[in-house]
Amino acid sequence: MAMANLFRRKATRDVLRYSLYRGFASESEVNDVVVIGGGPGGYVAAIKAAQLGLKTTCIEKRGALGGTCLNVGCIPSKALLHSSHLYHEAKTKFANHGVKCSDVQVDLPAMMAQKDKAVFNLTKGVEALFKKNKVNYVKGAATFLSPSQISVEEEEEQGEKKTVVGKNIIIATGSDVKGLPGITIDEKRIVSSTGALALTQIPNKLIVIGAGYIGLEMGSVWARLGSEVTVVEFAPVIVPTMDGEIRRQFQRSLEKQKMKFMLNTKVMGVDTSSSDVVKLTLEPSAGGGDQTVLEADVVLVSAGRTPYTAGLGLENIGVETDKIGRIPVDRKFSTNVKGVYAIGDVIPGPMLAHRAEDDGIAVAEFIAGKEGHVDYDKVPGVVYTHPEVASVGKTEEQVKESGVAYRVGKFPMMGNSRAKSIDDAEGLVKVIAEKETDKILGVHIMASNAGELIHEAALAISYDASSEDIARTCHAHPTLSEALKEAAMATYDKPINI
Ligand SMILES: Cc1cc2nc3c(=O)[nH]c(=O)nc-3n(C[C@H](O)[C@H](O)[C@H](O)COP(=O)(O)OP(=O)(O)OC[C@H]3O[C@@H](n4cnc5c(N)ncnc54)[C@H](O)[C@@H]3O)c2cc1C
Ligand SMILES: NC(=O)c1ccc[n+]([C@@H]2O[C@H](COP(=O)([O-])OP(=O)(O)OC[C@H]3O[C@@H](n4cnc5c(N)ncnc54)[C@H](O)[C@@H]3O)[C@@H](O)[C@H]2O)c1
Repeated sequence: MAMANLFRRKATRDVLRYSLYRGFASESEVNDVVVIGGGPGGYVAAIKAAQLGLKTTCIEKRGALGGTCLNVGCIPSKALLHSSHLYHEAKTKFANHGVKCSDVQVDLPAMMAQKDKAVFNLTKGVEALFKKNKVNYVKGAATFLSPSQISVEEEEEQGEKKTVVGKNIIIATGSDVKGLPGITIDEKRIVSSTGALALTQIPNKLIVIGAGYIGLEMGSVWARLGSEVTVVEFAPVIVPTMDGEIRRQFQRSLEKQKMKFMLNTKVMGVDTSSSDVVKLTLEPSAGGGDQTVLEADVVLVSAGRTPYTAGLGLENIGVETDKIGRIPVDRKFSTNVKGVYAIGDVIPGPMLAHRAEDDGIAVAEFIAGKEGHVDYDKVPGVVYTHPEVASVGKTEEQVKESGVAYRVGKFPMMGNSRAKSIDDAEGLVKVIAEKETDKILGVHIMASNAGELIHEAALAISYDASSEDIARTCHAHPTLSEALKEAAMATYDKPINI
């Protein structure tokens, strides 16, 4: 610790001497905060820091703000999920509502153009927010020279380097696709999520490796558009972090949508020698069993993401990383090097955009000398399939494991009048509360719009509410939200409508 402080004091002295006397930066050019990475973590941290009166620069190398989420993640995937859902509904459900349409077709270029328009407008919107909040935006790749000096290879200046100086630096460089040994992603036939968001043809057969968030969302998109989708998962279950009861119903729902699952299965090799098909050799995860060969037009590798720090020069300043490349931080998001902070996907915790955003606000508040707060146990998670699956707090398995006595209340969407009236009543709400105090420990929802419904539960959990608190809150009728109220009633007492 003493060494780190010495290093920091010396580094700050060096920077000021270096920058002031070597012409890198005058005193007025020294930033209070420099953020590396313009994703949901970085851009939110930059705006919040500027709002708190700190002179702030954000450096981003991809040529557009918004990071993975806006450019190749949350936003384009939700655009395609919505468009493919509309197509699927038109083909399978409209007639039930008395809406007749024949010859419904997919215009894939138009679908992709709508997605691209959404991405473009939102990334430009972040640029406008930077201007409004007076955040200085530097386009280029950042490398640490010292804990307060960053060299930037500027995109527009053809290899020119400039030095950005800051009293506090926030690393918000996010994550990248985790590859699998022996599988080369070419983003055409063997794709990551980025390639799966930009296919130019609907594959006849798609194999998805990994039944996590990306695999199920992107698998759903292409299954709805007509691909035969097989999901290969190493674990014995899909989305291993999900509540078991919800997960089983979710898998059945996806199977009804014609997605096939091969669980407990590992990929042994890939053969791309044929120009027609990719051949995947599979084997039981435990090893030793019969091998199977599956053929597909496209293989999606979605077996997780890995923290991204390549080219940052962490070794130049001694920032530590853990075994899997994440940057450990303390409560205030400080790394082991004083004045250097890290947030979002590059540090431990759920790899989610809203959590990165909350990190961004909290770290700016800490730097400004205020209190920040993020509770990773209360971060909601949503799989944006149809129905959606959303959760906050603990699963029943986790509560059981903790040894706390608990009660469970459930309510099926079939009992919800709004869901029935719109003919979209698949799923359920499940509330788990501590037996002694009735404090809510976890809420899990599988339903149309679950991703919106979950926030009432997130608020309840944040304020340590009881199931009775939710049940006695007046809910408008007819709404899907009433299903949460009924599940809460079922937790401490009895529901009415089932
Ligand atoms: C297909 C897909 C769908 C997703 N859907 C959702 C969803 O629906 N909801 C959700 O919550 N999460 C979703 N995620 C996860 C979400 O995208 C991430 O959790 C989130 O983007 C993390 O934010 P971040 O700011 O930490 O990093 P990122 O968004 O990864 O941003 C980091 C930025 O830093 C830049 N950078 C890296 N190194 C440097 C450097 N040396 N110099 C300058 N710039 C640098 C990168 O170019 C990048 O733009 C999805 C992810 C994927 C891949
Ligand atoms: N809706 C959302 O919030 C959303 C959407 C997409 C992505 N994301 C985020 O992006 C991150 C990455 O998503 P993801 O789906 O790639 O990862 P994930 O961690 O959600 O799922 C990866 C899955 O792949 C399986 N797996 C790992 N190695 C395997 C192998 N060799 N063979 C077969 N299966 C294997 C794992 O058991 C796991 O089920 C996630 O952490 C998630 O938080 C979130």
